[in-house]
Amino acid sequence: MSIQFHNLDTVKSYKTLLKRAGDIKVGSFLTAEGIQNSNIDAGGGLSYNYAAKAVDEQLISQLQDLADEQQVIEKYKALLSGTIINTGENRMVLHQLTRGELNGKVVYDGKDQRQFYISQLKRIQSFAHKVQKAEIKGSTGKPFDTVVQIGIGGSDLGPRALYLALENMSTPLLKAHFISNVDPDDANAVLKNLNLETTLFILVSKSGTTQETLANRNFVIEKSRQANISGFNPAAHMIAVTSETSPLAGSSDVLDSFYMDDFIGGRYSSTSAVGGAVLSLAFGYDVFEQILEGASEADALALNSNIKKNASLMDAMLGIFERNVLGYPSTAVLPYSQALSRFPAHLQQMDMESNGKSVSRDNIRLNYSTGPVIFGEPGTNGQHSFYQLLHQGTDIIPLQFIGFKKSQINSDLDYEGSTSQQKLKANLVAQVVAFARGSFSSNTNKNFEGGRPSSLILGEQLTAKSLGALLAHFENKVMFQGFVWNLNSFDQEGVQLGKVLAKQVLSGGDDMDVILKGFADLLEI
Ligand SMILES: O=P(O)(O)OC[C@H]1O[C@](O)(CO)[C@@H](O)[C@@H]1O
Repeated sequence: MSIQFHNLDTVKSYKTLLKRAGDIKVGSFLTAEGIQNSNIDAGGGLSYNYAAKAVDEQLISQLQDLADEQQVIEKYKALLSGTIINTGENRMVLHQLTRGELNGKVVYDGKDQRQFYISQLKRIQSFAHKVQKAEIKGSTGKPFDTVVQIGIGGSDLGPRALYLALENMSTPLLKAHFISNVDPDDANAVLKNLNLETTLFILVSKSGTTQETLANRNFVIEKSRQANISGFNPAAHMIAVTSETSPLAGSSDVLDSFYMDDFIGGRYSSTSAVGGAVLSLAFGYDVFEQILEGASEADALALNSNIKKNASLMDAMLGIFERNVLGYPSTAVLPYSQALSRFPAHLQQMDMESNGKSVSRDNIRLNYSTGPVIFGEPGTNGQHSFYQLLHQGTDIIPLQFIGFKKSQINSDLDYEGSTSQQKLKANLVAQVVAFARGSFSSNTNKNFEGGRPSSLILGEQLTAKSLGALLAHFENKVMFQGFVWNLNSFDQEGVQLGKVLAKQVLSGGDDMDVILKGFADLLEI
């Protein structure tokens, strides 16, 4: 079946959906049976539960109609087979190919893309093994015990979030740190605690041109020169991860280079060499492989055209209803797992840099809302921070809870009749119900209206495999929403203007306009 691209407001099933505004309340599925029947397998041992959403059977059927009319599964299959989906950059979109081959081979310019990605990951596996076995050592003969990733955006957020998610689960073979901000305090704070002789730096930049990353690379090299360590050679303490078309490709200033390519967007690159290098060096390649396995399971489940059996599609379509019919401008991701402390930050880039667009894939200005604002913090901490607004604020903000039955570290304490993990889970359950059902009080200041929708992604334990499935769940949700909104979710023109103006400020040339100059003078640049 050929795929057709239509703006959301031209689609018949959307117009039907709009009529449901205001007549659905949270609660239709809030019964013991309804909760059990609202679970969808999300892969990697995870399930997605939508019982506490504003949803009923009729709405599910209408969301199914919209997904079908926007051909979201056909478009997913086309993406998997190498169709040019990234129209803004005239590129294929192949991040799922780094973890599985779900719709045939993709051959580009005579190269089997899947085999290319596998070959790079196998090179990383071999390199990481040699580092961990001290067959590859630092320039002064000492084995490496630390890795430091230098990168920003997708070259930092996803890999960092995944590293922190597993740091307590699998004792790192090498301790990882991350330098991302051009703020010199970021690099200095990391460097001040390092033994440079036992540290391997991973320079990660898909484009090879990102100002912050190149500045931090030079910062690290200069600092190591100033350390004046006898026999120290910075080039023996750095590897590069970049695209084959980048200026960094084949650099002789690094020990080795590992590649991804232009068909993997930075915010979707955690399962490529961008995440593979640091995670394999830190935990061993077998742990990274488990991440790939979980992501691949989620990708396969996302092929199901039945919304009731496709967790990322159900999540996506409910999000469309909340954004475009109920008019909610933002959504919060609330992981009840401290290990996922930076996962919401990764999702901010992945979702907002993908669907924070106001023109269609054909560059036509849109007349409807698109990507929501994403924020979030781990629970229970968020409960002592912004939950007041979530419960009693004037805006309703749909919530995406994430929870696990077991903690990662097998050590707990029974205090006042419950363990800490039981307290964590009890708070999670309490919040879902409090938001959904509220609590009436004649004192309006103490009244909880309820009717605040939430979903729950639940797993047995946060492992490498469940983490991979979680990552892919949200990637596929964003992809489906982009198809429904008829966006190009895979370029990011909106970040270019800031880069141009920053360069003007730094050049200080006569072309700097008076406003730039005015602020530049204020900061004494
Ligand atoms: O990996 P690179 O090319 O250094 O880019 C870093 C980040 O900058 C952006 O291009 C713009 O923010 C992101 O999409 C990307 O993840």
